[in-house]
Amino acid sequence: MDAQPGGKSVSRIPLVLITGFLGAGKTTFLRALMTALQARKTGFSVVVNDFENAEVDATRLRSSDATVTAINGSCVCCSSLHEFMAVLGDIEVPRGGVLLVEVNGASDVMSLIAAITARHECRRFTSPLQVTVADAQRWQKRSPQDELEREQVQTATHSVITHVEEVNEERLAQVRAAVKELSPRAVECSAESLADYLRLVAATTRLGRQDVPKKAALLQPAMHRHHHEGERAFTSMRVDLPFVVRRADLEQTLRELPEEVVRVKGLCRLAEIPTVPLSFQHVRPQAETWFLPLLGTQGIVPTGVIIGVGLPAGEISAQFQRLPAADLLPDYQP
Ligand SMILES: Nc1nc2c(ncn2[C@@H]2O[C@H](COP(=O)(O)OP(=O)(O)OP(=O)(O)O)[C@@H](O)[C@H]2O)c(=O)[nH]1
Repeated sequence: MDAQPGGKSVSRIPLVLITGFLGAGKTTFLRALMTALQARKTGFSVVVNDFENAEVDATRLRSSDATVTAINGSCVCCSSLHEFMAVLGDIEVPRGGVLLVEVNGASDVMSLIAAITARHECRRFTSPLQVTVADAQRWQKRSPQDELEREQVQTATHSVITHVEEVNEERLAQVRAAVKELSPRAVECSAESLADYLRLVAATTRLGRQDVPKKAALLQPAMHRHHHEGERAFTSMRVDLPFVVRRADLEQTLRELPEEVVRVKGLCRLAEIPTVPLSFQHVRPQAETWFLPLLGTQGIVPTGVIIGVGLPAGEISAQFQRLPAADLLPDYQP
């Protein structure tokens, strides 16, 4: 629940992204999750984006009572982003319910999370929870797309391993260990345990409570630093930046962010070249920051979108509040 100007407050709708490589078992898991939520009387709506198959998937899923919306365009992280945002802006979700989104298996999940976190249309949702579905048999045998498959796991709050009956115990242990290494805070879950967690998150969000209750903590990603206990599992947060900053100050703030941060994307103006708005990306573990000029763009709102799991939101906000604003050159007119 967030305070609004004038003292009003709004509750946010939990948003779940179901991700994983092509054919990993996302739709199968989504169907099991829908059944498990129905059994718990937790309402939901569904969005599917699966190349040309979206309508096929949607038709299969519509046998339930839920609203199922198909996005047919190629990919919600790029060419269909606009349509996806419009759907997120309009879709009706039952009161006290959740929104489930099956993301196309070729998506750049981090870009999608960054877009959801930054966009106005998504303010009525929580920062996403991300379930990653990994096929134990085919995991990392997808060259040249192994890197994309690994990246889809990095920001996961929950993981599901499929096709377990097709592999031996040694292979299964290897895949589990690889997923854990890429996303140490993700909790391996079943449709049933995730539905239990979502029911609690939806209930607390509806009641406007800030913290997930103790029972849900058992299903939360493990937080290995004491003061992070109780931080939610969500994958991202947004911060405002000063209108102009010095490059060295911004880079230092980014480097000093906590280890839960996987990537930061944003828009800024640097004191060194204040006339050219820039987009920036900070990538871990290299801790490198790249800046790209946004030519032909003037009116940016300097913002950072922080991506990671179990982000200590208070600590991160405080770090950005300490980032000094730089003076504009006296003759500069924004
Ligand atoms: N043996 C086995 N088959 C599975 C499992 N999960 C899914 N499948 C099958 O794998 C095929 C693909 O599953 P889907 O759930 O459609 O996978 P998807 O990730 O949604 O696929 P795309 O939408 O094409 O990316 C289907 O035939 C499923 O029945 C599993 O755990 N074990």
